[in-house]
Amino acid sequence: MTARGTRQGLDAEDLDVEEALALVKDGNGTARPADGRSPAQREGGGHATSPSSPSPSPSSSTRTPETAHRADAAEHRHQETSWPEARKIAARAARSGAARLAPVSVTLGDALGLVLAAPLTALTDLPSFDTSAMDGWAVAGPGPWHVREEGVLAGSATPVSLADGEAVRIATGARIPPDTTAVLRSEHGRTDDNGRLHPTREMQHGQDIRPRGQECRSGDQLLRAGAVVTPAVLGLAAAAGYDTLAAVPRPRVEVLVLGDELLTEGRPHDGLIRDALGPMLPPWLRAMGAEVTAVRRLGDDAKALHKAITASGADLIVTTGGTASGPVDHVHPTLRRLDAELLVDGVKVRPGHPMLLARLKEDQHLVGLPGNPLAAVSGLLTLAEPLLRTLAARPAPEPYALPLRQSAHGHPHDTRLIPVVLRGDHAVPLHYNGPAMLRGIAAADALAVVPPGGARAGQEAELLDLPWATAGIDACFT
Ligand SMILES: Nc1nc2c(c(=O)[nH]1)N[C@H]1C(S)=C(S)[C@@H](COP(=O)(O)OP(=O)(O)OC[C@H]3O[C@@H](n4cnc5c(N)ncnc54)[C@H](O)[C@@H]3O)O[C@H]1N2
Ligand code: MOO
Repeated sequence: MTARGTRQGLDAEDLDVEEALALVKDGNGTARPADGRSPAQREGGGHATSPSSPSPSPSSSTRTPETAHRADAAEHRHQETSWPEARKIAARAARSGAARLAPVSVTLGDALGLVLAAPLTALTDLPSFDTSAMDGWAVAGPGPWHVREEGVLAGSATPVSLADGEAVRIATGARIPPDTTAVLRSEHGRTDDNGRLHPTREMQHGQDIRPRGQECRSGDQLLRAGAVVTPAVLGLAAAAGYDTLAAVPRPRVEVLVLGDELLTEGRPHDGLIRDALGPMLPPWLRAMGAEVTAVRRLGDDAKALHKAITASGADLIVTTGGTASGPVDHVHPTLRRLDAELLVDGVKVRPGHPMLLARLKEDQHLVGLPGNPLAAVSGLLTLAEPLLRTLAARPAPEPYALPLRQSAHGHPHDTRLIPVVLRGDHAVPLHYNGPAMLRGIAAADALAVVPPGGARAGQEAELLDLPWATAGIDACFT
């Protein structure tokens, strides 16, 4: 953890002022490591591959502590990836051949939310037999009809064929007797004193009969590969004869929560705080289509982190905290030790700019989320979401934008993500959107993407939906 922790009491505007002042002082807006050196320089040895080559530093003879600060900060800023590019890199990382997940066969009960790995092809005609669309009588020829005494055809009863002038009671969904010409609804028939059935309105040939194969023939493609399995898809698959589906499995994610200061119960005390990310991330990751295989609390222990990463068989490891350059921020040095390839090392986004994405193996990635809780949300949506979505073969959501009800302060150089509620056709920015705060996001419907420089009232801002805001809490946490 770092010693930077006094911002919690400030609201969004205070933060912007504070940040702007820091930028003026600093000259480039980069949060500087405590010792003024970039993480790459501080940690030395066994280097993880950096996403872009750093610009040359001033030579040691001209390098005063102050110029070194500026040069290193500028250098690290230079390496930071733009927010849109970071999302693209994360999606691309999951597209490489080795990262792709092999399709699995899953029961219908386990398939909700997965993506079909093969087209859904009808295993039967639907309906699979001629069936009555209404409760009434199956009739043959024009009325009046003699009604057979055999009771009501319902369920799977095997019907006997009708002779011209005959009718039989029938229930919705029952098999139509051979030679039936129409179904007369119960409310459209009248029985006379001789027990003969008369239609009370004109009938069409074939009326209220659902012919076999009306919806599909066996072998017809009902849905393409890549379709998301919704409750409706489960129903269709069952109707079409499926017990299991070929689907892309959920990517397996392991969450490693770092920080010695974290409590798992009770109230904060003695400089210790509650772990907010352990409870928040697993259901959020599940809502993004992942299977969370483990949540481990490792403290600030570099050895434990190294061991947990090397022992993990997950497709994606998500770490929380330890991404910055404090004395106990172990993520960068551990990635270097593992010879991981840093695909993204810092993103031009607030909050959350120290977030990172590394490739550990051809088929295993690591997303390092910053420890500040809203910064972690930002990292989750910027890096983990595109990666998991692509691994799970889910389609990208249609981008959408709404005008902002009030102006939103921007960062001079970075994108800002701000919790908003959606009211009518506007997005209303929420307070309590500082990096260490969850109060805004907990009340939010979406995050607004505010471009560098900010957005005026009425200006459209791209919105990132929160999975529960539109789908309802039960629908998305499958
Ligand atoms: N010298 C620098 N210091 C910091 C920089 C920087 O660039 N140079 N960046 C700042 C920014 S921005 C962020 S964001 C944080 C990111 O820090 P870390 O990822 O290293 O996270 P920690 O230092 O471990 O923790 C930061 C903060 O968050 C609290 N935290 C951590 N884990 C949890 C959790 N599971 N639940 C609730 N709160 C958590 C932790 O106690 C700290 O208060 O670094 C800045 N510093
Ligand atoms: O500003 Mo950090 O990026 O607090 O999240």
